[in-house]
Amino acid sequence: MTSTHPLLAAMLSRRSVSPRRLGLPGPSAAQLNVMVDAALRAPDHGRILPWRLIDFGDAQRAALAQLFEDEKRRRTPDATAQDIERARAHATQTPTMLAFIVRPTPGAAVPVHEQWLAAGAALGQLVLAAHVSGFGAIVLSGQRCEDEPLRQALGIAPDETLAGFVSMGTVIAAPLAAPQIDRGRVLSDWTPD
Ligand SMILES: Cc1cc2nc3c(=O)[nH]c(=O)nc-3n(C[C@H](O)[C@H](O)[C@H](O)COP(=O)(O)O)c2cc1C
Repeated sequence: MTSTHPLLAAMLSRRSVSPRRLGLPGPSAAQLNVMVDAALRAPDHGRILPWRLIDFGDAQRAALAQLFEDEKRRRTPDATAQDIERARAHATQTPTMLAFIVRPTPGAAVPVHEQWLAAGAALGQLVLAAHVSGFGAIVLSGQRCEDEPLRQALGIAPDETLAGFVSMGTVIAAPLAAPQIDRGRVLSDWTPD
């Protein structure tokens, strides 16, 4: 396989796209299902599935926006109208909005840190699959993910982590090209003493 392989080219060009650069159309239900299937193909020791997704459909966005607004007001009592609008927009401005939840099983044969790695791998596959499918995507967390009333409203169990929200849609304003990162920062040779 060379760097000209289409999938490899897609992997090398993937980058996150902020919600304000995403618009209609979003992925169809069938396209989104394929992305989830791609996430399910991530390496997962023991096939524990230490993650899950919540899909917020169009009819739920107003309620989600209200939850985001309420959380913002709790966290920042002097939030400006613009702050509130920004919080609400995160819930409504992209065609697809998902919550990504990590749910490791403590005491399983597979250590919890491996389950977290498996969840991260799945999240990576999900956003890569969005890119390969022609859509932009981004994962955003922020302090709202730790807000207990918000977690409860979304049905996040005490032993689960709301890792972030995945926004997806058509790229309507291209982001800057992905920066080149020196691979020497992560790759080294081993030389025995
Ligand atoms: C679980 C998770 C949560 C994230 N939360 C935020 C966030 O709240 N704010 C932010 O600016 N980037 C966040 N990021 C990073 C962006 O999604 C994105 O990866 C980063 O801006 C780098 O862009 P790139 O993916 O194009 O390299 C998060 C990434 C992950 C995996």
